[in-house]
Amino acid sequence: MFRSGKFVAKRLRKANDEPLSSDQVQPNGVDLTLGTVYEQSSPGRIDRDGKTVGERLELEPDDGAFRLEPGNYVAEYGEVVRVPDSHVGFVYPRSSLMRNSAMLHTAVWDAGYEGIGEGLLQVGHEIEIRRGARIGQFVLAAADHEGVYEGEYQGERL
Ligand SMILES: O=c1ccn([C@H]2C[C@H](O)[C@@H](COP(=O)(O)OP(=O)(O)OP(=O)(O)O)O2)c(=O)[nH]1
Repeated sequence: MFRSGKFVAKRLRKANDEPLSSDQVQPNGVDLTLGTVYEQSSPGRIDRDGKTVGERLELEPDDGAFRLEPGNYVAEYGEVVRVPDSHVGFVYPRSSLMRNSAMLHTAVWDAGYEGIGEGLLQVGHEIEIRRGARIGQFVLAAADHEGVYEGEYQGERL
């Protein structure tokens, strides 16, 4: 069962400590905003027993907005997410992003994770996205699990 936006809102806070804005809280989840955009600049590596994330360049917004050419980017969210026990999280793109030929991809947000996470932002047509603009929606579903997330991304950017 997916939780309500009101439930999710209690597990999220802005990275800059401002309160969540009321337009972020949706019926079924909470909209995540764009914090920072990175472009990967060196290869990553996925081994059988480990992984390395490639180097990346942080893009500078122009007058507060990122003007992105078609390509793949890493979006850092503007919120701290905490996934409570007995839940799992996912992110869906804001439909207006998708309608503008861009897509936000998610992996699984594990129970116990807390941090400022990131997503893959795929841009199919030039787009302008303002820092702080809502780009996707975080949802929480009730889930069984054994153990909680204790990997290297735990507490990232906190
Ligand atoms: O789109 C996503 C999905 C997940 N996460 C966060 C929450 C999640 O709990 C954590 C780790 O995700 P995952 O377990 O998929 O990463 P991994 O590559 O398997 O890392 P580890 O080896 O630490 O488990 O990253 C994100 O920031 N973005």
